Amino acid sequence: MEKISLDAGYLKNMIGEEELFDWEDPVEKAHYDLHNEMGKGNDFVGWVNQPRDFDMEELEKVQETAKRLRENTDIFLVVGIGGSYLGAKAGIEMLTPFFYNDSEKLRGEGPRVYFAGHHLSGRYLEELLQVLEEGEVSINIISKSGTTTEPAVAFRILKNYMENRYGKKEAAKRIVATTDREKGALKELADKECYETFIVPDDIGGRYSVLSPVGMLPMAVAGINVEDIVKGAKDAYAQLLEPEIKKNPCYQYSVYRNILYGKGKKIEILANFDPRLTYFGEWFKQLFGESEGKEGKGIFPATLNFTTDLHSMGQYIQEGERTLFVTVLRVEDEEAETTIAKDHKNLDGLNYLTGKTLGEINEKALQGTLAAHYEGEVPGMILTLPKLDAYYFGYMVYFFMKACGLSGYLLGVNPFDQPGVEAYKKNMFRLLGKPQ
Ligand SMILES: O=P(O)(O)OC[C@H]1O[C@](O)(CO)[C@@H](O)[C@@H]1O
Repeated sequence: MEKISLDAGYLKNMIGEEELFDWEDPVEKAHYDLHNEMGKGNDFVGWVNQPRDFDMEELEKVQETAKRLRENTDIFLVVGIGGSYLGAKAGIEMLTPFFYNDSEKLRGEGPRVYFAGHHLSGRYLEELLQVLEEGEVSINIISKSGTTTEPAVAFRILKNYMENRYGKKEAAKRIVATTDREKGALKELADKECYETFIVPDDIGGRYSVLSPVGMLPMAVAGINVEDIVKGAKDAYAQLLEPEIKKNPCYQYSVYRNILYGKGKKIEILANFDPRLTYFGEWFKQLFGESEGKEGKGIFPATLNFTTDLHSMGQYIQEGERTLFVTVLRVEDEEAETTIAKDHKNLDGLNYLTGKTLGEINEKALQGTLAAHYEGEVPGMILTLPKLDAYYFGYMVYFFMKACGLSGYLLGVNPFDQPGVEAYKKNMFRLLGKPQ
């Protein structure tokens, strides 16, 4: 299988080649710390060796449950927030057809898949409850702590709905809980109601949990080949094991980010030219935002969808504050063949594109954009994926998690905690009168 490759050509006017190698010692140390559980937050690095030691027995159980749910479900609900839903959402958006939920033909045997518990919109839930009437429903509630307000509130409403509709016993068969091995309100509730449960490993935090049942069960229910995801992650693990920067594109990416940060580039835009990657960007934002944004430090991770956002944010990127750099996710083969046909009247003036695929036009847009940004002092990197499939999803997920863990260590923070997230919760609970 072809690897994901990194092209740093659009960094040349900002970073000299030798600068990368000034980071050899810190990278070696960060690599050692990650792999030997010696760094900050070392009780949450279970994801580092997860692909190598992958629990295939558990994956089989995930696949069996997914098969059972696919057989009796028209509408599958994934209830969770942050790391408890973004990985599955990213995978499903990337790997199922664009119009999966709208088209029976494209969906095949699979259920429609919707998400809930990732915000506090009452209107959303009310409309969702109406949609649920259109078919047989199953739910996967995912919360490691089991106490996060947004999914807990949504689940209380949805559990009521399920019990009223199916009765307690049948509802319990249609609800699967993914949560902590032994503690938390959801674990207690799941045990009491006899829900089938899957475990979020103790040593893996939410945003690093895609390869656990947190991500794998919803993706398997959506018909995605989760074994291929594991294969991709395993290959990424093996190929990104090299501590030497020169041999490891993942570490090169981490180091370049930190060099750029040191030169005043405080915002990273993860840009894609393929809308299948939109939610991968959301997953990336959480991964890097919660991992690095602390102690008054950290690159602000943003994402944009090109070429769409070139028509809204393109102006800012080209001529606004010079604090940005762009990392482009480039898909080599979008596997679509439609070409532009010749039009004899040529009223739209597009005959110069005759015979070209949209992919070819998109590629020129990508190269043209990066060159323009470079001239506008917005450095860029290109990460090329041969194509978008389950294998490369697994590969990419591991690539970015490793890049993030390493980058956090290079920055000197604990990339595995998120103490700042508690601040809004404390205020909200006080305002709502939650008992201590
Ligand atoms: O799985 P849980 O415990 O509901 O947490 C969901 C998300 O909320 C956070 O804890 C932030 O509040 C994230 O780190 C996490 O991914």
